[in-house]
Amino acid sequence: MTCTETQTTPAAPTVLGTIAATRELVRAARAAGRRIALVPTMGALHDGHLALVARARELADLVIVSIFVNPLQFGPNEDFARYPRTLDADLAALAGSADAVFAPAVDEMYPAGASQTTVHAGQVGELYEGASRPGHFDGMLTVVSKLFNIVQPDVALFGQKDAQQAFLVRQMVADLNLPIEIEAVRTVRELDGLALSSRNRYLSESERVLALTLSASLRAAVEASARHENVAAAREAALARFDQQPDVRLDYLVIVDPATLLPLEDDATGDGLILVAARVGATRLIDNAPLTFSTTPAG
Ligand SMILES: Nc1ncnc2c1ncn2[C@@H]1O[C@H](COP(=O)(O)OP(=O)(O)OP(=O)(O)O)[C@@H](O)[C@H]1O
Ligand SMILES: CC(C)(CO)[C@@H](O)C(=O)[O-]
Ligand code: BAL
Repeated sequence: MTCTETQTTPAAPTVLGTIAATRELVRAARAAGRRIALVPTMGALHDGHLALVARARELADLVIVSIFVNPLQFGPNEDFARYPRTLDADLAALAGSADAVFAPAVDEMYPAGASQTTVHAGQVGELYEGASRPGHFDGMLTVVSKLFNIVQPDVALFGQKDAQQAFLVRQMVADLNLPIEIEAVRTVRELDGLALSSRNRYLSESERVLALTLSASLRAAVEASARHENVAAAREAALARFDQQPDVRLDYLVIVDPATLLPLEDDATGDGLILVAARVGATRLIDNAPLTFSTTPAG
């Protein structure tokens, strides 16, 4: 008897281009009592996205990844047209981890053109990313609501890299009583600290080095807070990294209360979150890190 080694190729996810086909898959899964997870993305997948998918696998029986570059969340001078669209590579990356990919065309999601009915992100939606990208969070929450209604997942996963987005999705789910658990997954980074982001592929080699200013500034603030320095000192430590790199154009740098996303007072104690956005060449990047402020040295 001969022994043949069988090589198993990971199963490619089912590709769904229409809302009807997605609803059909979801209906069958529900009928079989399966728990459904949704991972919303804009594609150009990297290991950060795959960490969300891996976590989804732990939480659900059916993992659906959506890939849709949502025009509603891009401003007129932003990168909607040039945003990377890499569906074949994305499907290969998801083989063996996602069960299905919902990748609709724009007119499948918005058959009548821009949606007349939209979700408004409220006060926090006007700050930071919302101040720099007016309308961005209304567009993001509108498409996320549509995806939630199409897939009706038990759980949806978002990256902590987009901390304000994750906050606003949780706020929407609470405000509108949506029966969906939201799970935030910590930021996946390169070894040198750069947060993985689809937009990193816009960076030249020298810009990639400059982009490290964002994570370095976060580290400086975290280290200051670990030395029991206050919010103002941690912010100064982070800002100093940008002073040393005039080629990196700071958009905002703020230390907020993670429970409200509003700026922390200079003498606040407890948990904080430092949020930063900056431009390197033509590329706009964001990052954030948790930190804790205490008045007494740890024993
Ligand atoms: N480095 C990362 N670690 C963990 N999650 C991430 C990371 N980068 C993105 N995500 C999450 O993946 C989801 C889809 O994000 P998206 O497709 O916009 O990718 P992105 O890398 O954030 O792209 P962009 O460069 O446009 O910001 C979001 O919930 C986002 O927070
Ligand atoms: C959540 C999302 C897929 C909505 O378009 C997008 O904002 C993103 O990729 O973070
Ligand atoms: N990653 C958040 C989606 C956006 O930048 O439009």
